[in-house]
Amino acid sequence: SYVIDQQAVINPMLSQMQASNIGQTIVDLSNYTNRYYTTSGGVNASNWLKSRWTTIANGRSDITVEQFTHASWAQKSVILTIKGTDNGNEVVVLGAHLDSINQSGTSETTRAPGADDDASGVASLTEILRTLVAGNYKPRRTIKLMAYAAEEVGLRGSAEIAKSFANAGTNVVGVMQLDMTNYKGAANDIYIFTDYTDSQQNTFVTNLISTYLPTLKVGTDRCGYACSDHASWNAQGYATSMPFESSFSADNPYIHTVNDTYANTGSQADHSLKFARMALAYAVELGSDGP
Ligand SMILES: N[C@H](Cc1ccc(I)cc1)C(=O)NO
Ligand SMILES: [Zn+2]
Ligand SMILES: [Zn+2]
Repeated sequence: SYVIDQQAVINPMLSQMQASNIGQTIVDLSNYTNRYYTTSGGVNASNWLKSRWTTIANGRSDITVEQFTHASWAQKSVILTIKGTDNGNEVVVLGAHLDSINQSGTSETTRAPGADDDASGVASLTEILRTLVAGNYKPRRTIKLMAYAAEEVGLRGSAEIAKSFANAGTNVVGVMQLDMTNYKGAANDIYIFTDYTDSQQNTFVTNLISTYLPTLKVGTDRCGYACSDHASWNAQGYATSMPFESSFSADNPYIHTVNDTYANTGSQADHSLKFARMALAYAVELGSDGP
C-alpha cells in the first residue's frame, strides 16, 4: 500500500530544484559527438557521469557509484546506490538511459546529441541526486539511480541489469523510468504509460503528482511496444512506471537525429523539472518506508 506522508521532507526539497541545473547537464551530455553504445563518445560519457555523480555524492559513506560492465559492448551503465539505514534490502530504482543514436546509423563520428532522448532523463536524475545530498536525506530503503547503456539497440543494458537483480533475488519494490522529459508536445504535462507498467504503482504516481505538483495535468497513453528500459524490469516481474513527456502522437520529432538538441527544446529544462520533482517525490516516499 502506497502511503504518502513525507510532505515535511519533500516540499522543502522540491523548491530547491532548478531547471538551470538540469539544462547544464543536458548540454554537457549532448556535447559528446554521440553516446552510442559502441563508440568512444559512449564510453567517455559513461566515465564522465560516474565522476559527476561521485563528485555530487561528496564523500557520503552511504553512497557508492559503480559502472556495470556489459560483456559484449564497450559502454558501461552507471549505478549509484544510496544504502538504506534500516530497510536496505528493499530497493527503489530510478532509471534513464545514457546512450544516444542516429537513425541513419551511428559510427565514431556520427552526430547524435540525444538531448531529449535521453540526456533529459539522466539530467533529471542528476538534479534529484544533488537535491537529496543537499538535504542530507538518508533513506530507510536503498535507492539506486541507474543510467543504462545500450537502450536504443534493444534495451540491452537494462535487460542485463534487471536479469542480474532477478537472479540475485533482489527485492526491488519499484522502478521508475525517465526517458524523454523535456519536449512538451501535447496538452498535458505528464503522460503515465499503461503498457509494460504496474497499474497500482501508476495510481501511486498519479497521487504523488496531485499531492506535490497539483498544478500539473496528467494524461495516460501507451507505447504499444517495449519502448524503454522499464520493459526490462517489467519482464522480470518488477513493478514499473514510465512517466513520459507527451502523448504518443505528439512525441519529439527530432529524436534519433542530429536535431535532438537542447535548443530544439527551447534551451530550457522547465518540462524536465516537473519530472525531476515527481521522481524525487517517488524516491523519497518509497525510500522512507521501514520494514
Ligand atoms: N522509442 C523510444 C522513444 C519513444 C518512447 C515513447 C513514445 I510514445 C515515443 C517514442 C526511444 O527511442 N527510446 O530511446
Ligand atoms: Zn530513443
Ligand atoms: Zn530514450
